[in-house]
Amino acid sequence: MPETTEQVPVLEARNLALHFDVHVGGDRKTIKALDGVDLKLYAGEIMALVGESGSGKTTIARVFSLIYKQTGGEVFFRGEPIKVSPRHEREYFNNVQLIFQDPFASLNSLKKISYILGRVLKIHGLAKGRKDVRQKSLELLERVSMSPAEAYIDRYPTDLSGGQRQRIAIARSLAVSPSVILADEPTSMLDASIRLDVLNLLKDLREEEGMAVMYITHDIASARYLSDRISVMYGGVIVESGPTEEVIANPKHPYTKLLLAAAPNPARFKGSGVAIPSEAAAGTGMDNSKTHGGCRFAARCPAVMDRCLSQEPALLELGGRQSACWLVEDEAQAAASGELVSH
Ligand SMILES: Nc1ncnc2c1ncn2[C@@H]1O[C@H](COP(=O)(O)OP(=O)(O)OP(=O)(O)O)[C@@H](O)[C@H]1O
Repeated sequence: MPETTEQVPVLEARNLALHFDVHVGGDRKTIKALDGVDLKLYAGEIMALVGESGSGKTTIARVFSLIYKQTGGEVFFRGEPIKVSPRHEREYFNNVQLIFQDPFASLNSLKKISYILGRVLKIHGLAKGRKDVRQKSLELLERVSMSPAEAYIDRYPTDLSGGQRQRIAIARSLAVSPSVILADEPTSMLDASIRLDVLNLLKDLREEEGMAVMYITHDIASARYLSDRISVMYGGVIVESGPTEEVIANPKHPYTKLLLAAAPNPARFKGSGVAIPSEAAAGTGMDNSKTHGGCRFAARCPAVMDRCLSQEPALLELGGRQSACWLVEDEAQAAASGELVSH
C-alpha cells in the first residue's frame, strides 16, 4: 500500500496502448486492446484488476510479462523504463512472475514435479547438485502448503487436482523469489471448492513475503475478498480505481455501479467465485475496434450527458480515488468550490 503519494510503484503503466491490426474477412481492423492505461502497483499490495471479458486485463499482464510489446505509452519497473534485452529480461523475470489461468496447460504433464521445480532452480543458478536441487524443491512445495512435500515431489501433474497444480505453478514462480506476481484469473479453471484456498495462498504470500500481487478477475466478490485496491477496466482503459472497500461501498463510475449491481451479492464470498453476469445485466461489451467520439462507456451509461458523447473524460484524482467520468469532474469542481453534489 502506498504510505505516501511519493512512493515509487513497483510496476507502472503510463498512457499504455496496444493496438492490434487484424484482418477479418478481407477487411482490416484495429483492435484497441489497451488505449491509454494509467496504472500503478505498489510494493506489498494486492491490486485487483476487474472488468468484463475483452476489457484488456490479460493484455496488461502480457505487456508487464514482456509477452507483448506495447504500441504506445510506457511501462516502468521501480521507476525505471522496462528494458528489453536478454540481460535485463533475466533480471526482470527474477522480480516479476506471471501465473496463468490454466494450470493444466502451464505444466508439462510428462515431467515429474521434481523436474518442473528443479529445472527453474538450475536455470537461474539457485541450486547446485542433485541434493541441493531436491532440498530447495521440497522447500518450494512447503511454501505453497503442499505438505508433506515428499508426498508430492515425485508425482506427475496429472496425479494432482487443479488446485494442487495451480499451487505447483505458483511454487515454480516463487523459485526466483519475485517481488511481483501477476495472477491472471488464477482460480477461474478450478473447482469452486478450492478457489478460496488458492486466493488464501496469494494472501499469505503477500503477508509473509511482502510480494505485490496484481490479481486479474471478472469477479468483484473475490476482488473484494483479496485486494487492498481495485482498478476497474472498461474498453482498454482504467475507469475507476481506489481502496477496495471505498470503491465497493461508494463506486464513483457508472460502470463500476453496474458491475456491482450485476454481481449476485457483492458481499458474498464463499469461494464459489461466480463471474459477474455483466453482459446480461449491464448490456453488451464494447466494440474496441470502433472509434468513439467521447466517453467509451456513453452508449451503455444510464447517467449519460451531452458532453459524454463528444468529450472523453480523463482519469481524475479525487480524495485518494480516481475516476474517468464527467460526473466525478463535476464533483471535484464542486468540492473545490465548497458546494455539495449528490448523484
Ligand atoms: N493477439 C491478439 N490479436 C488480436 N486481438 C487481441 C489479441 N489479444 C487480445 N486481443 C483483443 O484485445 C481485447 C482485450 O483482450 P484481453 O484478453 O486483454 O481482455 P480481458 O479483459 O483479459 O478478457 P478475458 O477476461 O476474456 O480474458 C479483446 O478484444 C481481444 O479480442
